[in-house]
Formats: sequence, structure tokens, C-alpha cells
Amino acid sequence: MPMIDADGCLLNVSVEGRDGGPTLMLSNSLGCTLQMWEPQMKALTQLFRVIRYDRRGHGKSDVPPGPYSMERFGRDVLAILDDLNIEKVHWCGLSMGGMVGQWLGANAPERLDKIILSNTACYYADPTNWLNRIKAVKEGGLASVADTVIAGWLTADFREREPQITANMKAMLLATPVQGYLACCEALSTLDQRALLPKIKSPTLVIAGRHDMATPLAAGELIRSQIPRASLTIFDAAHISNVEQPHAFTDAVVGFLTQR
Ligand SMILES: O=C(O)CC1=CCC(=O)O1
Repeated sequence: MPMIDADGCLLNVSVEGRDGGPTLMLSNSLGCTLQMWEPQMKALTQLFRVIRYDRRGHGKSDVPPGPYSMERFGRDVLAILDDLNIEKVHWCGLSMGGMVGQWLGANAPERLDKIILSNTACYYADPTNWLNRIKAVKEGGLASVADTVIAGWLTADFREREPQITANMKAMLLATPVQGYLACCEALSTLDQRALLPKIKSPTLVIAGRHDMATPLAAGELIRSQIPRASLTIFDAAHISNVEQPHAFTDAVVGFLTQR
């Protein structure tokens, strides 16, 4: 896996799949590494060259001091594409990955082909939840918020049915560097990309989870309504819908990216 330099921050990047095929870039949720996409990889690598990466502050990437911002995360993606000599990619980002996709779609439209914005928001009306989470993590580490976060990621039904997957997701969250996690929460506490959405001209699919409390269905509907010609698909899932509904998620991604 190459480590790619983005303004002095080394980012852990993985490139797999079909050589010479269209390229699809996957972008993670807060507290997740590129491993979050494992349920999709077998199918996606048969059709696409798939780029995954650990966002700065996460996984095997560097953890430079904050503040971070969606612009910073977007420029990290452009550094990866430049380094790999890739002009244009399809984008699939979940949660923060979807927020980075919004930034790129509006600010670097020449680098994105089709865009999938999954379980995401363009702003938070009230930053209190993020400020509370920052305080809790500063005081008690990620362990102090992990069960609440996991309850937002996966429905109770799924957690009961799939204890091993749930435990793996929790371990991934708990392994996140605290400084990187906090710097991302700070970026989320001031997020407001509402003005960017009408500037996105790429074909866009918005995915939302019927049981997603972190970025509710209404947040997905707002994004859909503001991006010209965007469509919305809803899954019976909480926040991390690609893990909770892996087959439906993969089918939606493949269907959207391969339709003419
Ligand atoms: O991890 C969470 O609590 C939910 C979330 C919001 C933005 C993001 O990337 O994840």
C-alpha cells in the first residue's frame, strides 16, 4: 500500500481491482479506516480500479495537529489523485466521506465523474452534539463514547444478529487516534456546505438510512433537493449502511455507476 504525501501528511492509500477499468474512490466515515469497505470490495474490484485511503488522523495515516476542514480533506484527495496520476474518479463517500465528496463536487468538478453521497449531511443546525462529544472524548477517551457511537452506526436488530461484525466495528473505532478523531469532530462542529450543493453538476446518488439518527433521512432529502437531478435511495439501516445492508448497498453503487 503506498503512503502518499499530502502537504506533509502521509496518507495510507490502497489501490486494487481492475487495471484499466474506471476508477472508483471510496471515502470513510468518522472513526473508520479503509477496512469499512470490506463488504463491497469483492464485487467492486471486479468492475473498477478501487482506491481506498485512511483520512488524516485515522488508521495508518499520519495524525497532524488540527484544525482539519472539509477543504483540507478534499485537498488530501486531490494530492492522492495527482500522485497516482489519475485524472477523474467516481466517488462513493459515507458520512464524512460524503461531506468530502460534496466539497470536491463543487470545488474540483473536473476530477469527479459520478458521485455517491451516503448517510451524510451538508450542515448541522446545532453543534452541541459535536461539542459534547469532543468534551467526552477529551475527558474519557474514545471508550467513553464508543457504545453510543456504535448504537448510531448499526441498528439494535443488526447488533444482536451480527455480534462479531459489531465487535469489529467497535474495535476499529477504539483504535482511532484520539487527536485525529477530535480534529475531525471539530471540523464537523462547524460544517456548513449548503451553499456548495447547487454547484455540483455531476450525476449524483444520495443514499440514506431509514434508521440513521446521526445523519437522518431529512439530511439526505435536503442534499437530494439541492443538487441538480440527484436521486435518493433509502435503506433499512442506521448510519453505516454499507455494513448493515451490504448487498443492497453494493447493488445500488454498481447499478448507479454502470448505468448509461
Ligand atoms: O460517528 C458518528 O457518530 C456519525 C458520524 C457523523 C459524521 C461521520 O462521519 O460519522
